[in-house]
Amino acid sequence: MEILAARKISKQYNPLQKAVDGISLTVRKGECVGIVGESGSGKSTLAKCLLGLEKPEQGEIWIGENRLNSLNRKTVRAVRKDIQAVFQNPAASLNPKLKIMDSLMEPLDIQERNPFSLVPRRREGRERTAAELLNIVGISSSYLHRYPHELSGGQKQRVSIARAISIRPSLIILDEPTASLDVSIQAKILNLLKDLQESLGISYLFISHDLAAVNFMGSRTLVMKDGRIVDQFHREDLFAESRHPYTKALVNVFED
Ligand SMILES: Nc1ncnc2c1ncn2[C@@H]1O[C@H](COP(=O)(O)OP(=O)(O)OP(=O)(O)O)[C@@H](O)[C@H]1O
Repeated sequence: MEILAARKISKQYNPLQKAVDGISLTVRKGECVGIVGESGSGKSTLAKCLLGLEKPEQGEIWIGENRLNSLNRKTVRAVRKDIQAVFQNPAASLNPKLKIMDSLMEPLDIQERNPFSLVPRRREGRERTAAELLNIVGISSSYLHRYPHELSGGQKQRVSIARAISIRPSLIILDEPTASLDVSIQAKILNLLKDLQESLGISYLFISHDLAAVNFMGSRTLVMKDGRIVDQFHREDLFAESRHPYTKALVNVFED
């Protein structure tokens, strides 16, 4: 089953060059699709189009059975809840004035205001839910009442991940989720993401300039260059002779 499908989407900021140029992709249930490309290849613009943060001039986006262009705004908002995002800079995604518990619970709190939600309304229920979410990502519940500045970069990214999984989305778009972290922390976060994917059955679209990270995470990798997908392959075919010259160049960087 396809969780997300993009059909020939294009986004242009500059009259001379499309940032995203006719990209099509699909992410199926439980799958991790990787996107790799150098800086400026259009990865973040693609992510923003898929998340509804930018409006592509052309193309269609499907979430499950729903073609977004054909729905009204309220329905699009409801359908989009099934896709969450984790970005590069966790400090920017956590409100510095909110305690960790409140940042963490924001998506669930919004859902709770929905009269059809099953989320517990009692305060103890809320605190317990937040503590469980923190524990899932390997952080002690003693951090619940602290503020973002009291956490390390890796811990903040763990909180962002916990927030993304809190409402049990079908798909998380991860845009350079480890790029702002120390190298020693990057592998831990990738392992956490991989474990969560296996235990929760979530699909990922994992975007990075780092081919090693993308090949570790993704069972299928798309290679982006100048707004287009120039190559795609399954993990085991990374070193195949038939790879596009651009992919081979990325492999050489990664082997140096
Ligand atoms: N808001 C914007 N306004 C104008 N041009 C933009 C905007 N966002 C991106 N671009 C341009 O679109 C192209 C693709 O940028 P994008 O950020 O999507 O690439 P990227 O692969 O994510 O690179 P990076 O990893 O450096 O963010 C670049 O030429 C960039 O300058």
